[in-house]
Amino acid sequence: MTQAPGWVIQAEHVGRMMAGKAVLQDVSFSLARGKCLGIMGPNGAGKTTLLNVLSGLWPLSWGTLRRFGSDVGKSYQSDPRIGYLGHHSMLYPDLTARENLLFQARLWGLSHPTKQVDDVLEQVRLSWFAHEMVRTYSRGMKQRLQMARLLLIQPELLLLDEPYTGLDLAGRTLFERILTQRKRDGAAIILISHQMDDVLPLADAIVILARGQFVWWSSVHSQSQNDPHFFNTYAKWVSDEVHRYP
Ligand SMILES: Nc1ncnc2c1ncn2[C@@H]1O[C@H](COP(=O)(O)OP(=O)(O)OP(=O)(O)O)[C@@H](O)[C@H]1O
Repeated sequence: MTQAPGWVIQAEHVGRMMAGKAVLQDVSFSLARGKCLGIMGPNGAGKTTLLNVLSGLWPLSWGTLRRFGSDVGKSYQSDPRIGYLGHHSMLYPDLTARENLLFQARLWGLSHPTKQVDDVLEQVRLSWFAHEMVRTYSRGMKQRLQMARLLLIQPELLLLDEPYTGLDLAGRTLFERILTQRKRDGAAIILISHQMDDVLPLADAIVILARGQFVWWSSVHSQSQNDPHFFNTYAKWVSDEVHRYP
């Protein structure tokens, strides 16, 4: 499936205050369809905050943010074209995996909920556990179920906060394959991770976010897994953050 070219995200000088602190200071970037931006950075840098703002979960405090070409302004705005896989699962623990997805599918008004749910459960290799309560699920199984939930709506923008957390090797390979296919289908992806190995296979560009702004930016073409310059820059920012605290 080919998509018309276009920007999915255009952020200009975006900032966000949290409890009186400028957690995001000045973030500017654009992301086109079919492209992936990898974001790395030390703990507390503002990565999750940025995804919360981009998703519409939290309003921005200043700057301009356009999603799919429209200015989102400074109010809360969710968008069904956005899929967010974050630290908090949006799953109901006392429903089975299948019930969770069927509930979502009906809420979103999908045309063939039963078939679509069974298909995505198969895609993430959870069919065998489909009728078990989510509260009995392991961390990796919940992560797979979250991915299944995203696949149900085939979002045009995927916001992924450490998506490989808790996955076994097979799960990780599976996620990478699914995300590569979503990219080919024209979805834009923002992927946060602390591991270079997570980011490199998918990303077209990598940034380091530190103290609420991008302090390093590079296209992946000029990177390699062994690029000492990138590693040194990343290690420097992480260690600088560690040394800020006694
Ligand atoms: N609800 C909140 N209220 C007040 N401060 C917050 C809130 N959420 C986040 N912060 C602060 O914002 C800063 C950035 O947090 P954020 O979770 O975005 O960092 P991060 O880069 O994702 O970190 P990590 O790598 O540890 O996941 C931190 O200093 C954090 O204390």
